[in-house]
Amino acid sequence: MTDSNRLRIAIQKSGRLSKESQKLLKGCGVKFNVNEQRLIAHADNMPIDLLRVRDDDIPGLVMDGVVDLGFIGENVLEEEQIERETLGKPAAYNKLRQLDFGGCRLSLAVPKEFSYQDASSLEGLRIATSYPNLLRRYMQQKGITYSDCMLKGSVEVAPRAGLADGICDLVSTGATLEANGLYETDVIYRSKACLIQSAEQQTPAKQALIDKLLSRMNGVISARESKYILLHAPTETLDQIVSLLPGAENPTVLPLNDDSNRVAIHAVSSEDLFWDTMEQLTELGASSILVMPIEKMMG
Ligand SMILES: Nc1ncnc2c1ncn2[C@@H]1O[C@H](COP(=O)(O)OP(=O)(O)OP(=O)(O)O)[C@@H](O)[C@H]1O
Ligand SMILES: O=P(O)(O)OC[C@H]1O[C@H](OP(=O)(O)OP(=O)(O)O)[C@H](O)[C@@H]1O
Ligand SMILES: [Mg+2]
Repeated sequence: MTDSNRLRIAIQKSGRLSKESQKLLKGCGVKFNVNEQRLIAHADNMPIDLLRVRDDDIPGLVMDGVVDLGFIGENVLEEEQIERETLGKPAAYNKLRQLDFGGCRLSLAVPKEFSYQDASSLEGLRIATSYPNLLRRYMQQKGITYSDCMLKGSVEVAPRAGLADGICDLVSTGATLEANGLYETDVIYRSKACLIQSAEQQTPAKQALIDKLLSRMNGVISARESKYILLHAPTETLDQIVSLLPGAENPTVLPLNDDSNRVAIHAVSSEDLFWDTMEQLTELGASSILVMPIEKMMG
């Protein structure tokens, strides 16, 4: 029996989103141990249960109010939403935020030897996909008719196997397309992982816990996207140096012992500092440059 006072969060059991979802929850202070054999993991220090399921099931579990929150790829979420709207099933949810992992795109791709002009080159042809709804939406917008071949996996092998003329599948580095003699022609949807909440009214206690988790998550993700930068700079190039620090507002400037021509700068930068910026900083006389990760941010 599940305890309805505990927050139920669905995460992917294993796959591309699984480790990152767990890491983010742990970063928010939720303590739990996952037993690979078990569907549920109970948090030790908060009233939270994690349900470990196939990612395809997560949008429906949230939309039916079976779980309170879910970590899911926007691609799977939107595909399920269109499917449910078509069938007249509950499809409401609240997207709490996009996350900083699971980035990929849903694209059309065809074999290397296919002479492709634009999507109309696929008129009347067969396209293999696991995302029939997102594909249909795109092709309808372009006014192109086609037939689909539903495959839950190994979509990239469909053209070679003679099952389809082209495919519509997820791409990240493009290595899988390349390995199967295909090339990407149209990006039809850009996706990242996101956190969604059921549209059902929560008890005040559960809603307070969700708000707390979300605020912590914002802190963890901002920290991951930021760096703490320390350096020494000549006073005469101070302004130029500060303007090179990406997204660093109001840095702290401190005097240095026994050197009135130089100062120490402490800054939080909203982006990483790349090697070429570091080189430009040294050309302006900066020294002792340290770029450090930030673990948490708040306020
Ligand atoms: N190459 C990729 N790079 C980054 N993110 C990806 C990539 N491929 C997929 N994703 C994202 O991760 C999600 C899960 O991908 P995965 O391949 O683990 O799913 P799956 O095989 O359907 O898993 P499950 O067994 O849970 O059904 C995708 O829906 C997408 O949002
Ligand atoms: O452009 P790439 O970097 O090659 O990534 C794309 C591949 O990644 C995903 O599959 P995954 O590797 O997760 O395996 P799966 O088919 O078992 O889901 C996706 O379904 C593609 O096949
Ligand atoms: Mg899946």
